[in-house]
Amino acid sequence: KEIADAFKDLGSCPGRSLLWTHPFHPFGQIFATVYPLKGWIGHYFDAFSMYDHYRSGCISSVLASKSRPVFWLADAQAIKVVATDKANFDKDMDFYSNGISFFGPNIIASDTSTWKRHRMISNPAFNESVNGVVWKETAKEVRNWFSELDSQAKSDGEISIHTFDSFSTLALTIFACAGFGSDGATPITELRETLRMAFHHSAARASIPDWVFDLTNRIHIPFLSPYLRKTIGVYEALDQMFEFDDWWSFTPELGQANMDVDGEQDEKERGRRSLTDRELVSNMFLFFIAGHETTANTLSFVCAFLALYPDVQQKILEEVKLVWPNGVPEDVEEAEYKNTFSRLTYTTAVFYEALRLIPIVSRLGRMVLKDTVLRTYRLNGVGDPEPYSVPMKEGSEIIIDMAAVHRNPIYWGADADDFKPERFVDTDTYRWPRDAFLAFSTGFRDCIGRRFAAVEGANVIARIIRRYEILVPKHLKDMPFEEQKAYLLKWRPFVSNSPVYPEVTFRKRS
Ligand code: HEM
Repeated sequence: KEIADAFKDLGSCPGRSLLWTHPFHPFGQIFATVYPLKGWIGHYFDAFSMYDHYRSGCISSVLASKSRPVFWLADAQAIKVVATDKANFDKDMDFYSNGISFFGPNIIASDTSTWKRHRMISNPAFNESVNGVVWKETAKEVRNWFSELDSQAKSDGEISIHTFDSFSTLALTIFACAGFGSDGATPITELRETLRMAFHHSAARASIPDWVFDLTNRIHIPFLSPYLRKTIGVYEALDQMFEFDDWWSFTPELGQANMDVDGEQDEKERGRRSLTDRELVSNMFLFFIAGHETTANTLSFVCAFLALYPDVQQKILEEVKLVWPNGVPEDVEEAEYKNTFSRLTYTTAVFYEALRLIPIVSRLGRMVLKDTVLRTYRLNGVGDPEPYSVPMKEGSEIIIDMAAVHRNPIYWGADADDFKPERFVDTDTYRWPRDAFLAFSTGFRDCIGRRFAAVEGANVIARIIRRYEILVPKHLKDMPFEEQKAYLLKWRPFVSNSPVYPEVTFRKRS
């Protein structure tokens, strides 16, 4: 009966499918490649096709386990309303349980009232002077990476690159230096591996109740006990690693902003809001994950696209040569950021275009707090959007379907599936549709590190292209283009989407 009622609450919104697993539940994410099936609402790789099928910017389902109406949105204007109207919509916090908030509430895993305090504390650190530091540290770390690559180059000058491994180490080191004042000599590899394991164990941590962990600790259950002990061990190891004083000097602003506000006591003494010790540790965990994994995955996809599209590499090279006519400068000062980043328009567009086609976070959830009505559109016979209203009951869920908005031809044109970085370059007669680019989310809970990521990303791409050509890996060379593309762009859905085969070849330019 409850499920039937939930179907009634979908009103006239088309779709009306039954969902057996919540798309953000760890089980939903583990089985995401196989369920929902292709052609069903919620299939991870469908992008815009189900909205096209139902000719609507909003489609609907009912979540069986909670008898909950679920509305999926590929309508950028409706999403803007959902992401900015605090009175009617808030984050679906179930999604952020345990795994990501294991150490306590943090800036991402907190409801709006707690979040405000976290955001207020961290916001000032994401300023233009820190972007200068990001620029400088990126240049330094890329230079060190290139020296390593030179020693690996074969006689033909070609080097096989595991893009995710390379970029995750790079992005983590840059983040540790620019965000937390690491001198770069700290054992980043150990931290990276522990973070990666914590990430992989986060599904187990989030979906298995604490009493099962306790039980398997006391009674040995083959396979399960060792696995769950490892899960706990990984998180404990991280906790120890975040004994900050031993690791970081905390001069830069993000570390400073968070450290300064440590402790409940301080709140009264200083007369301003503060973080508790657990919140502080939890933010460290979150910043480290959010600050490197996303960028590393994006750069991996960028390399895959560039290997497939040498003409795009050529255009980047032309832009980079204008910016650095005498070659990439070896020693970079923070000031270079201001003179250079804004001139890497096309290079930055490549970073965004990769994120448009393969958003690293492709869906986000919002709960409806009060009965409300959302305006969206239907496509009529000739394909023009016609406004209509979808009533939504309190307790319904909205899925902000970034992957679908990014392929919606209303915003991106009939060639929305094609890789064309130019669409992110404004001209006298064209302004790219800001509201329809949601890779960094939107509204008041958008990504705080958006510019940090773009500054780092464009800098890395520009430097790579100035020095190397990016080629498809040797074993793909003789394949037809479509097969190379399917291989290199194959991705795996999880909390952040990652490439299945993160590999390309670099060849040093003569
Ligand atoms: C290409 C790189 C990146 C992508 C695609 C990305 C994407 C996102 C998305 C989609 C959200 C919203 C998540 C949600 O509501 O659950 C988000 C939030 C966040 N991101 Fe990023 N991000 C990137 C880089 C970064 C970097 C470099 C940092 C830190 C330096 C960062 C820190 C954060 C934080 C702290 C939040 C939570 C903000 C809040 O709720 O107030 N991100 N990011």
